[in-house]
Amino acid sequence: MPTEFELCPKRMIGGNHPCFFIAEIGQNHQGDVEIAKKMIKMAKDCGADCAKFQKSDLEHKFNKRALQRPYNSRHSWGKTYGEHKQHLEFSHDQYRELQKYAKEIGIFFTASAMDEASMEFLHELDVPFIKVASCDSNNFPYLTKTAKTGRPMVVSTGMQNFDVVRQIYKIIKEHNENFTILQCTSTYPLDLKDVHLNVIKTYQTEFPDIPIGYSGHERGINISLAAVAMGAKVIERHVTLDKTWKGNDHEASLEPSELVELIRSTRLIEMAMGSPEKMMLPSEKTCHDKLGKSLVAKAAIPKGTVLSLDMFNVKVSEPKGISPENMDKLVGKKINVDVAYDDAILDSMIED
Ligand SMILES: CC(=O)N[C@H](C=O)[C@@H](O)[C@H](O)[C@H](O)COP(=O)(O)O
Ligand SMILES: C=C(OP(=O)(O)O)C(=O)O
Repeated sequence: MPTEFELCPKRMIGGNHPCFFIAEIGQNHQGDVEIAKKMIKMAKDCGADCAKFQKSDLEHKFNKRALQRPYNSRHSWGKTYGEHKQHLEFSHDQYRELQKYAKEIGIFFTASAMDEASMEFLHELDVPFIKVASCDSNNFPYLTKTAKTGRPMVVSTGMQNFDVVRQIYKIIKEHNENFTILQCTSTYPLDLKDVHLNVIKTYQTEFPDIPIGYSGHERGINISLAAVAMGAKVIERHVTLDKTWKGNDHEASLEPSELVELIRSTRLIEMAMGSPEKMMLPSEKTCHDKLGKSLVAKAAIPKGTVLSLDMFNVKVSEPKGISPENMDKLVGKKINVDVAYDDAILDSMIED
């Protein structure tokens, strides 16, 4: 059962592989292909693994009345929600153009498939993996079809409860081994009290055979770094060229300097995570030589004495003697030399 898999060609995730960064461009391109390209380049320059968009087929994602509802928001690009979303939607040709550009500059390219038609388009486009946005993770027929394509999947779980997440896992697992589930809260921007990083632990315990990740909508990078320290293997964050731009997501997005710092600090954390095994390390020898404690004689111990606990002090000694954790093992053993008060007790002084 894999806890790691190949999410993109030659890029494994999970296990001890570096955390995978999805730069969620989403709709922060303002509906402009040139801005979208600048953002792909920015994601690449900042060290992200993948530039991601959101692909919708509006007639498939929304019903008529949802498209016709007025969208009176300072973030709106049209009078109705449909007009607004249409402004932010790239055509199939534009997707091909962006995919080509991402390939030229060397960054993985994909999108969230916001409905079945978009999923089929992305499958045809041969994206490395399909992102399932939170709003589709309880759309089980869509989930089954997506899983059956055999493409790796990254599945967000905002707006869901744990019972649904268990079903998500089961449904995908039946058809596809290569998926990761992300903890996510769908609030923009996300308040710290609603982050619930501990859900990452719940997922790790409940789904030990898949990598777990985090998709964040909070401000700044600290929470995502904490997710990394908890073992998140995929981090998705919205990115922007300017947080003050019009649009629902810019405020909770990372500007380039933050994305760079997030990735840089993640690599440091990954290095520092190290091994779960506790041992004294070679690098600790200097400190141990200088300050590690030993057993010393509390009073002079004549040769032939049978040792008992009341005969020992624990001090930094010269030379270094027997380690204090071995004190109990000496009880009942004989000393084979005269030991002066305050002298270190050495292994060679103890009778076999
Ligand atoms: C749940 C979901 O799809 N969330 C997405 C991903 O995080 C968001 O980018 C939304 O598309 C965005 O916030 C919608 O904003 P508006 O409603 O102004 O187009
Ligand atoms: C909504 C999306 O993601 P999330 O649910 O992870 O925020 C998305 O990928 O479009």
